[in-house]
Amino acid sequence: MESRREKNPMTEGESDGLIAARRIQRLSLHLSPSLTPSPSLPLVQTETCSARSKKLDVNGEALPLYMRGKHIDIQEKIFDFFNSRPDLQTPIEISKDDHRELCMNQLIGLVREAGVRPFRYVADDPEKYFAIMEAVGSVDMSLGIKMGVQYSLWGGSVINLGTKKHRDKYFDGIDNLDYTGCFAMTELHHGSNVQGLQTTATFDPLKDEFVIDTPNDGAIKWWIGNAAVHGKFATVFARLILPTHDSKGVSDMGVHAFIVPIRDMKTHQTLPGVEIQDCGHKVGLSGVDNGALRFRSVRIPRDNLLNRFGDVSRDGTYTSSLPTINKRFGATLGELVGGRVGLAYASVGVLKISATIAIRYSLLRQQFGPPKQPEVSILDYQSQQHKLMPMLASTYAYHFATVYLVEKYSEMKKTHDEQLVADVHALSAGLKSYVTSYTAKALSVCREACGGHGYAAVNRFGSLRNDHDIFQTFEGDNTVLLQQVAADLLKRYKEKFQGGTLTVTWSYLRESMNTYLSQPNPVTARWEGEDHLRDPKFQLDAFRYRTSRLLQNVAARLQKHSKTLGGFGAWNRCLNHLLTLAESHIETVILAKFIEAVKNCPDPSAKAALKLACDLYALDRIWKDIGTYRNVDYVAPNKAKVCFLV
Ligand SMILES: Cc1cc2nc3c(=O)[nH]c(=O)nc-3n(C[C@H](O)[C@H](O)[C@H](O)COP(=O)(O)OP(=O)(O)OC[C@H]3O[C@@H](n4cnc5c(N)ncnc54)[C@H](O)[C@@H]3O)c2cc1C
Repeated sequence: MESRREKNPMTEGESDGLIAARRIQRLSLHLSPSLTPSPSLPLVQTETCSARSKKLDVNGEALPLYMRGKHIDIQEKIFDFFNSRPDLQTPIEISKDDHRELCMNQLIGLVREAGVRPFRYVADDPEKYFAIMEAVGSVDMSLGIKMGVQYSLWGGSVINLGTKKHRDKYFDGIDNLDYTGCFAMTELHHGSNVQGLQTTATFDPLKDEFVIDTPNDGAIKWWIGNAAVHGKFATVFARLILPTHDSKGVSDMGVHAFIVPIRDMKTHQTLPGVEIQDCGHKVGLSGVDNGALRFRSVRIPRDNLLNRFGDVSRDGTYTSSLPTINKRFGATLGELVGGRVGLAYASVGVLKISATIAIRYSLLRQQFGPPKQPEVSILDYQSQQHKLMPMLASTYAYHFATVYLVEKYSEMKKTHDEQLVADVHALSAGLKSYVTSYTAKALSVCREACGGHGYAAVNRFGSLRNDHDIFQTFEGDNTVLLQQVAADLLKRYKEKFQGGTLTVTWSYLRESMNTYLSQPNPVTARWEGEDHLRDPKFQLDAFRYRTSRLLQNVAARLQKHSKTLGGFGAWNRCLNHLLTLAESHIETVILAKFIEAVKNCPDPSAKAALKLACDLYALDRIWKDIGTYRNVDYVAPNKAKVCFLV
């Protein structure tokens, strides 16, 4: 799907059919060099590296079917709709204001004309919702994010943090876009530290209303998507303030969520007491209207408290099934992980697009060659392969890992199982941060791998890079989220020694901790046969060993430092170690899911192709961290060398 309308200098002058045929032929030659190229296609046939690799005849239908599974139809419907509507495709040159309008019209077109209703799947079929998001994001990432704000953040907060009365009142309007809305959590002074929010919602028992206030400039809601132009409502996160029963003081019940109308339903004018400013030009996502919100004694009915985890009765009494502010806060944030799951999934979508563009171009582009012979494809250069092939393998790896995350998330929404909630929370934090950081770097590698033509706006790396960059920050800053993964691992590690149980994703720790406690085996450390290196058991053991070692060491360091520095200081002293631990754990989960996906693939040729990609992912990761493995003699020098060569 090419939504950016402009001629592509990489392929100018060629028909789409010819370009496609050339690509397929070149790809086939790389896989099976015995094929002769068609004389009608201008193709140079010096395939230096491919000639020495093993050839696979991959079933071109079975592999995509296995990857995209049951959601191909809805994704194709979305692509067909936008392909049939050039007026809804985003041009290269577009002003901020026009892009915002276009983005709203794209969303309206999707919902009201194409009849795709994402909100219906947010709660009941999240797998389908995320497939829609991936497809929509590939049309224009601004549209993907606009859709996410409307349905996952604004809509998701209403149905997940509210109760039946909220669902009954708001569902249809959110679904059909009559009730456009925002998710107003972040403030100027507090983004990551949500518990530090300062906006207040004070209960007025005389009028049975909450009064929403922005107490100072630092409490202005900032960066709020859909606020600058289109939103009619906002879910506002504010401290719930209740008068004490003797009416002499107040109690701060912590952060809660409230539905606050911000614009008139008919005139679209800003409502009294609400001030809205535009956050202005951004580095990317210019189709999303981010704004700032200030509240001056804005009154809302008591019913507008999203009261699933805490409620206020007519006389001002607070009730909750959860005993503490921290537990209520945890439950509230726990319900919002859907946004994070969506970002991880969408980020893999961006990686798929950019890796595909870079690899296809590298097959076609020719530079230099042996004397008096045709120039070679740039993908034949070892350096180009090292840039792009581990990336391709990682793309497959992250695809299967995020599919797994979405499955677990869907299961969690159905069962509300407590352990699963904790699992999904940590897994979504880890995968969101790991994958979005990887994709952000990969986008630069892809641009560079395509040379000067990679810099042409029409070839998309610029917009993809700018639009995607913020994925590393919103829905939780990556560095902050990785710490949550590390904290979760440490908690489970402690529980393990107290005889607690480990949930599925973490159960490997039990076994590998025991392995870790014994020294690495000096014999297997030297094994370098291909069968051994490609054995999933060796690969997974290596990943698990590294995570267990990091966990054991950082736990000991934290204990030591906390005696002198206190908990906060000790954590900060070990911060980089903790981040490495979290990444190592996430890589372990990713590899385990990839191995499982290879095993379950029904088509033999697709399975063989995936196995190659899986081996490349595993060995590349081991090689990248070879210092760690060498330091403890887990891998002997001869084996380290072979890991690199394989
Ligand atoms: C385009 C865009 C759209 C957005 N949309 C919305 C929206 O619709 N609704 C909404 O509520 N919010 C939205 N946000 C806000 C976004 O969620 C926050 O920017 C994000 O949560 C990070 O908070 P912050 O900006 O305050 O960063 P900070 O928390 O100030 O982080 C700054 C730096 O400090 C580091 N840091 C912070 N704490 C720690 C720590 N404990 N340990 C180590 N390092 C740390 C971070 O790693 C980061 O590098 C949006 C932001 C943008 C840019």
